[in-house]
Amino acid sequence: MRLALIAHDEKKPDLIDFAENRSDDLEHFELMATGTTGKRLIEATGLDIERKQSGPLGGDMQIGAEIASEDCHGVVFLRDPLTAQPHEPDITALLRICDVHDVPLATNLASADAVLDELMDQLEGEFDHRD
Ligand SMILES: O=C(CO)COP(=O)(O)O
Repeated sequence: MRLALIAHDEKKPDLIDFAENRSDDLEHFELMATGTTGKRLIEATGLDIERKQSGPLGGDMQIGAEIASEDCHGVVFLRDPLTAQPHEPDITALLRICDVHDVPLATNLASADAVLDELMDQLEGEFDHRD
């Protein structure tokens, strides 16, 4: 199961805290991230994360393409609601494609825990099913 992790600059510390707290769970996923988020997460946690382009250079669109191909099964995207982003259209497109494909999307820390819990349940269900 593949999970995308993304955060705007003001929210990167929160995402790093989340990834540190939940690293035992996150290890069970194939992780991808936008460029700078991925770099910061790898440095902080040592998790294995596929890095896309930085968000403003197309990283959100690359993750959107994974979702459109049904190759990404959950997204944690800690957006900064107080700062305008130059690539706002890409951000809107990413949120939209999550809705098109019914992919679980968390945009704040409280829902990030809820989405990860749900995906862990699904993973465990798949594992039990194989037994
Ligand atoms: O801008 C982003 C998401 O819209 C995140 O990009 P970075 O991870 O490269 O900072």
